[in-house]
Amino acid sequence: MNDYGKAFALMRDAAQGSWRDYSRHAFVEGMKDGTLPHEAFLHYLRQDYVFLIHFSRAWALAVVKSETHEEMLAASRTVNGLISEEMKLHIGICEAEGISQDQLFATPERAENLAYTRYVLEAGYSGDLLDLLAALVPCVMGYGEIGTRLASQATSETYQDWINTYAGEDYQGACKAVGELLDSALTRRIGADFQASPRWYRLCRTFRTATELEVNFWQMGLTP
Ligand SMILES: Cc1ncc(C[n+]2csc(CCO)c2C)c(N)n1
Repeated sequence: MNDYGKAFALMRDAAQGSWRDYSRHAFVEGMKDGTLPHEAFLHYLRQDYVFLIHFSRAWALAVVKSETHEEMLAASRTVNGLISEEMKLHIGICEAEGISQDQLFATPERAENLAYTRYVLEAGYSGDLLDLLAALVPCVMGYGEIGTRLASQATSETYQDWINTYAGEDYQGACKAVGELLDSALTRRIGADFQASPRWYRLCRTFRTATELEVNFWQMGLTP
């Protein structure tokens, strides 16, 4: 199992079945064995491009909600990685498939997509960095776990580029950095024994809701 820090492991275990539904969704299994229809994958990528726009805004809000230079650095690095790397990956794949950048930008946003990113933004608007991170973390770490598992279990090369992106050293390093940010932000605001705080339950609930919104996002991917 990948090591993305203490708090993430606890939150994931508290999310139980929802985490499993997310990380082993039929969409993911279809990328593993190559049976995912190409049309569904392209539909997912277009929606994901819109998702990343709002997700970048949420990480930019993490800069706003930071209390230390270290926190600002970690959050701003993620904003930069998202805009300069991950969104570029989508633009590149879509262009190769004949979908222009203008078309990509104009993709009508599906309700499942909108619900997820606005939920994350709202967690940040109305709370502090911890509330925001609890909503952001399932997305970051989930793809890290899925990428690693598919890199060792895939039986088809069809979705290898996608798998390699998330299984790769760069992305795995980013997951570790976010895990450290989460642990240190919790310790700074609540104390080393953060699990004993009354806030912990609410943070775990936010994490689980975001995980369930990821499940809905995969499901949307299966229904172009
Ligand atoms: C629905 C959906 N969930 C998660 C990711 C993965 N992801 C989103 S932002 C980011 C970079 C670090 O925050 C990564 C890896 C995605 N692309 N789409």
